[in-house]
Amino acid sequence: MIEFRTVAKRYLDGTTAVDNFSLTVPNGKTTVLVGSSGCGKTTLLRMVNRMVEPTSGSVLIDGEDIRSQPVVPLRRSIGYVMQNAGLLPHFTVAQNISTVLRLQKTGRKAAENRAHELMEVMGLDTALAQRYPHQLSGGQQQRVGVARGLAADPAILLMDEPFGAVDPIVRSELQKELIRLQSELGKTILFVTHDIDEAFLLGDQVAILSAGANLLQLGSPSQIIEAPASDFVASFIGAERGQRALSVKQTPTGPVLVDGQGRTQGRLVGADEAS
Ligand SMILES: Nc1ncnc2c1ncn2[C@@H]1O[C@H](COP(=O)(O)OP(=O)(O)OP(=O)(O)O)[C@@H](O)[C@H]1O
Repeated sequence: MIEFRTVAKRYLDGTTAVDNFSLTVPNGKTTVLVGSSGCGKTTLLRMVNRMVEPTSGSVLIDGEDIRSQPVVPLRRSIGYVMQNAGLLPHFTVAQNISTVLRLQKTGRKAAENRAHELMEVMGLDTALAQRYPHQLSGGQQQRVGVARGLAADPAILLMDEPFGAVDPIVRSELQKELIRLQSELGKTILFVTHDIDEAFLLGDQVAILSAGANLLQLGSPSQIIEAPASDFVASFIGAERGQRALSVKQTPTGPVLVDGQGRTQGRLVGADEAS
C-alpha cells in the first residue's frame, strides 16, 4: 500500500505543483491519476521513488516512511515505466530490460534468461533481443519499457503515460495487454494519464485531479460515472456528451441505446423487468 499523507511540492521557481494531497493506493490494484496537463500527476508519481522529494508531508509504503530507506535500493525495488519508453539507445533490447538486474549483481546468463522470459510475457518475439531501440516500432519500444519495469519483479509499478506516444490501435493493444498482465501478476500499479477513457479502462480506482493535484473525485469508474462529484467532473468524463452520454431510442424491434453522437451502442435488455 502506498500512502500520500498531505504531500505538497513547491518547485524552486515558486510553482506549486502539488498542494496538500492525500491518497491511499491499495496493494494489488491499479490506481489511475487522471487530469489535464500540468496538474501535478508526474510530480506525485515521482514522489514514490524519490525522484521528487515533497516540500512537506510524507509518502509511506506498507506503513513505512520512504525517507527511512536509502534512495538507491528503494528505486530499484519499484518498477518505473516512462513515457516514450525511455530506453537507453546504445543498449540492446535485452540489455535495456536487464539493466536493473545487472545493477543488482544478477549474473549475465540469468539476467539474459529473465530478459527473454519477460519479452515472451510482453508478447515480444525473442528474436528482437539483440536489436537496438531505434530498430523497433513505437509499440514494441513501449512493450520493452514495461518489460524493463517488471524485470526485478517489483511489487509496485509506476507508469507515467506509458502508452501516450503510440497510435490508437497499438495503444488499445497495449492497454489490453496490461489488463491481462495485471490479472496474472496483481501488482500495485500507479498509472498516470490525461485520457479519461484509458483511466476508466485500466483503473480499479481513479483519482481525478485539477491544478495543484487537487483531488476532485476518487472512486471506481462505476462510482464516478454513476455519481460525478461536480459539474466539472461530469463534463471532464464526458457524461453529457460522447460515448458515455447514452439515451434510449425506441425501434420496431425494441429499445436500443444511442451515444451522444447518435450512434447505436447496444440493445437495452431487461427493460421489461425494470419498468
Ligand atoms: N522541475 C520543475 N521546476 C519547476 N516547475 C516544475 C518542475 N517540474 C514540473 N513543474 C511544474 O509543476 C506543475 C506540475 O507538473 P507535472 O509534470 O507534475 O504535471 P503533469 O500533470 O504530470 O503534466 P503532464 O500531463 O503535462 O505531464 C506544472 O505547472 C509544471 O510546469
